[in-house]
Amino acid sequence: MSDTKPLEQQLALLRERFTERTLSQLNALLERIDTWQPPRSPHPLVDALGQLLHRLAGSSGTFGLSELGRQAAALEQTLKARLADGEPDEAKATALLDQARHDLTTLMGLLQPPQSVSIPSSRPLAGTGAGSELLVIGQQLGALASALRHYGFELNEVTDAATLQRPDWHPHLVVLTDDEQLQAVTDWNRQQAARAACQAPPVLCAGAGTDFASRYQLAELGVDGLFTLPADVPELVARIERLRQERLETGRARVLLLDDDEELAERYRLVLTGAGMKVRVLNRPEALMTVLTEFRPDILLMDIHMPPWSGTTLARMVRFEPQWLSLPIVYLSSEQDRDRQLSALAQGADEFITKPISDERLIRTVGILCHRARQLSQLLSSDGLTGLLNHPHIKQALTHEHARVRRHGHATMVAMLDLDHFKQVNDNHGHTTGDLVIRTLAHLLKRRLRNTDSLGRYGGEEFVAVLPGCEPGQARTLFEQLCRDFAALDFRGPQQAFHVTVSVGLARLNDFTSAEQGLNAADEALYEQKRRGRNGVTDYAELCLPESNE
Ligand SMILES: Nc1nc2c(ncn2[C@@H]2O[C@H](COP(=O)(O)OP(=O)(O)OP(=O)(O)O)[C@@H](O)[C@H]2O)c(=O)[nH]1
Repeated sequence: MSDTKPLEQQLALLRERFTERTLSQLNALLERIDTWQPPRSPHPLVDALGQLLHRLAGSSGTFGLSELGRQAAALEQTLKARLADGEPDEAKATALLDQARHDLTTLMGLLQPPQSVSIPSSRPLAGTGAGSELLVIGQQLGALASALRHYGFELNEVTDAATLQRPDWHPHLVVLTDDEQLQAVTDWNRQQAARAACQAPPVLCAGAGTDFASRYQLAELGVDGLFTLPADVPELVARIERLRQERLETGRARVLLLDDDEELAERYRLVLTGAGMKVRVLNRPEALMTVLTEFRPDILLMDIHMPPWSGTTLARMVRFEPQWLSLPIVYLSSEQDRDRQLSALAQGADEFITKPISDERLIRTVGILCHRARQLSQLLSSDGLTGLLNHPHIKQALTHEHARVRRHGHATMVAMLDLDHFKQVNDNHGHTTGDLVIRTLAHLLKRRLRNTDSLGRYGGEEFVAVLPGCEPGQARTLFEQLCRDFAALDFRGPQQAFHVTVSVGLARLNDFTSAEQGLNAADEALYEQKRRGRNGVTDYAELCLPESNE
């Protein structure tokens, strides 16, 4: 809340700057028209008029001057129509500029101080703050709650929805409940979210009927997902992870905005930043390629008309680089003509946002596009079975991290993990059960590592983790605990229950001149751990100790 005031003030200041600049541009143009005389060419004046009308058509509405924007758009169309049948002769140019003098004076009259426009405040997301992540409500869900605790989830557990009427509610990531309590739980969830001014956390319901009528009824109650009891815990954990990921991503959208209209770009920046997005603004395109590489946006929002540059040519230029082939490029333009929009899109962009756009629509549109872009890039970089980074992408992350370590020198560990006697798991319990073991280790790892760590499936039952800002001792403690917790998990095969263990090799990335060497060292440490009896952690540094120390 305390942020709203400065934001409102900044927006008001921008509106003032916009009004002042527009007023002085209108005055300057009127003065040039007044002093124009044949036989001087009218073209520079007509061009300047077209450009000013275009700018006002696209930006005035955003600053609360909708009527000015509408009239400027209509005048721009009329001007285009009048110029459509060739260059004006002297008589036509005089008439055209006479008309322009009149039109510009009308526009000036519409430059009233705008009424205050309030910016939609971004609603905090449930489950991204401190506190437990899961709320489990229901008498039949005790076993499920303890299984979820094994995966490292923090949870609140209550048996009866009636006990929820306490004031200490805080937004959870997900609410799990059974169908008996459902109505009470969904009502309570919505009320509390409204009171805390945050989005209601999703509700997953257990033990519900699977026929069409019961499913429809549950959807009516606002349920976000179903699962049957006894629950397939790894499956449910994967679902919760997906929900968490979606929520985190909304707040992490990265937007690069290229617009030569400084006030408008600044306004968009404030609006999108206010909604939790990271925004970088460029008013000129010369640094575009450098900023793309440095900032790595999820989308590029770009004005089309930025004399002397054209957004469509810039879009084509960006696509020269294979790494930006899949970057969504979105034009922000006041162009209303659908045919012209489509031919602009054919030059290499993906979407068209027509200016003026309301703050709410801007936030929603950009949010949706970023989300879609992230889903796509995640699909390209992730391993199908576990959702972790796939082989090429975890290697890329490792190389990237090694380069950062070289620059900044922060302690960074690389870990290689391999499931023990995994061939026997497949042989004894089947490949499907084997897959479930692999997914379970992946989920446990995801739970234990930080958001800034990188985690990938390196091969069949092999994983690699890169942990920036982590000392060897911390990594050892983390993975030793992981080995213990994983070994304690009960797996159920078609015939019998069983346990699986995992071995881990560690190496300090700072000690190696290349990422490859660091990974090889972690691999050597892993195989030493296999020789030592598996189920535990070996650090490569131990292998380098002088003989006399052993
Ligand atoms: N279920 C399943 N099994 C896989 C997958 N990828 C690899 N495997 C199996 O993983 C097993 C790996 O076996 P080995 O490399 O001999 O090693 P291990 O049995 O784990 O023995 P140690 O590593 O020495 O403890 C092989 O049987 C592979 O078929 C997969 O995606 N799913």
